[in-house]
Amino acid sequence: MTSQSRIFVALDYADCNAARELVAQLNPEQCGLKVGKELFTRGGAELVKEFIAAGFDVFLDLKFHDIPTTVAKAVRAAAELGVWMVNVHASGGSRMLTAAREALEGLPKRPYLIAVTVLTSMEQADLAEVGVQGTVAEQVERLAQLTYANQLDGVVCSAHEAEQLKQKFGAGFMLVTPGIRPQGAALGDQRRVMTPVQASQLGIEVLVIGRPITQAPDPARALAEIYASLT
Ligand SMILES: O=C(O)c1cc(=O)[nH]c(=O)n1[C@@H]1O[C@H](COP(=O)(O)O)[C@@H](O)[C@H]1O
Repeated sequence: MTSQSRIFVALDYADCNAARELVAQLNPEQCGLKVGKELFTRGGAELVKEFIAAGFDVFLDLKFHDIPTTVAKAVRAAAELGVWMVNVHASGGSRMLTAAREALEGLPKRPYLIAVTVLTSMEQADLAEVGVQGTVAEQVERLAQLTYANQLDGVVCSAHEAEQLKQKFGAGFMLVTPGIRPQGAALGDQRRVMTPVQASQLGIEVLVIGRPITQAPDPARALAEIYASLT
């Protein structure tokens, strides 16, 4: 199939102006923006609002993981910023997931709510270390099942689990995959990686890409080249 995947650029910058500089070269019709823990801690809600005002869909990636009440209130606060998507950790369990979903009920414009399964930086040995038995694929499916049962919109996983999850949960369950690396790009701390071309062929809705774009000599061009490779 041709690509239906949208790219969200992970703006993992230590400096708000560096992030603004890249965003000024991007087209909201072409990509979304992901604001994570580092940039949010630097620039806060005002920076997020600035990107939204410039026309971008913003994925606020703060991966909430706390008691149900706290997560529900944090998700609601994210929604009131006007973000397009917000995430929580599926391992917070059913009550936390349901509280997060319910916190968005009744809003006129509700963000997508997705849950992180197993971080793309983790492999089998990392799971064993934190007491999780079984394979990465099994743990991803277990947490995706929990997310699905609690009626969230989808999950964050690696592209390696996409086929398995699409088969089990169908097209309506959104998949968001970081750990995307063009051929030859440095992996950094990522472990479960796939190229944008391969990932887009799996019907994944959102590809999250950070360093291969933000650390390129010409980030806007790097993004354009990735999109060109998908067509
Ligand atoms: O939720 C996420 O976005 C996320 C989940 C995950 O399992 N792995 C993961 O890398 N991410 C985020 O996706 C981005 C990936 O960035 P790069 O590795 O630079 O492409 C980072 O901002 C991570 O915080």
